[in-house]
Amino acid sequence: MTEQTFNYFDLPIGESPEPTPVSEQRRELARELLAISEQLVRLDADESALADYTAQARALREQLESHGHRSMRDILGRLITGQGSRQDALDMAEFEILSGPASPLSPPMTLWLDGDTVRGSATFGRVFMGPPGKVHGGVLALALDMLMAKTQDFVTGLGMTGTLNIRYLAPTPLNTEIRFEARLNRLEGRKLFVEAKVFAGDTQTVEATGIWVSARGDYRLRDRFAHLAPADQPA
Ligand SMILES: CCCCCCCCCC(=O)SCCNC(=O)CCNC(=O)[C@H](O)C(C)(C)COP(=O)(O)OP(=O)(O)OC[C@H]1O[C@@H](n2cnc3c(N)ncnc32)[C@H](O)[C@@H]1OP(=O)(O)O
Repeated sequence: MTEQTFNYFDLPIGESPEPTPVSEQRRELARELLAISEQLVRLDADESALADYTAQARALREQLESHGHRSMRDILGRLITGQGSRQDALDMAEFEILSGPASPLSPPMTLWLDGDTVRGSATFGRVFMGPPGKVHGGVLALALDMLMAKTQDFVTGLGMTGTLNIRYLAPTPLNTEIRFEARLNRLEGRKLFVEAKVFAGDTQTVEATGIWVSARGDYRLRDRFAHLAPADQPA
């Protein structure tokens, strides 16, 4: 059977392909590291116990350093020509901050398309705290950036966040499932106008609008999302 190949410009934003055995293990390692970070917050251990943990952590880091890293330049080179392997595609997606399941900096937040809406879900632990018991506003801004960028799955073209406006309506609780949704408002040349909401239970805690700017060329709706064009704006 021939191996599936992956093209950078067709990779869904914030979603990973089916994990390889290596990726499964990377994810487990990341979950352990995040769990360790959660334990460290206000850990009530004495100085000698902490010194022991530090030595163990240093030994683990030194072991990890002996492996090196897969080259981003080579991975991108293969993906941009449509010759990326599944591991290459995984390497691009699974270390994203907040959404990448192999990143210890991720709850992880899951992102998916639901018809014309981008949806997200995450439960933030104490390492993501801002006000006591609540999620840090900057973390929510990052989560919204990841979520809203995924509206680029509706279009051809890929760009960076140009503008992000956020209004915090109510505190967002830790250790609670938080739901996110984003919709594409309109396209205007190289600009994509996006809006988003954050919910804790039935309470909307954040609203946001943003503009993404395509790196090259105008954004165009992909054929299967042509219905997203307003009546007065051709796809
Ligand atoms: C391509 C790689 C994709 C990678 C995806 C991963 C991204 C992960 C999420 C991020 O962390 S993104 C990082 C945070 N964002 C940045 O660092 C962006 C920094 N800003 C820039 O690099 C440039 O300012 C930018 C590319 C956004 C625009 O520069 P350009 O020189 O290409 O645009 P230009 O000035 O020609 O303007 C093109 C249009 O966009 C508009 N525009 C420019 N900057 C804007 C802005 N910041 N916000 C809103 N609109 C903006 C501008 O008015 C104009 O509109 P009109 O065509 O109607 O005249």
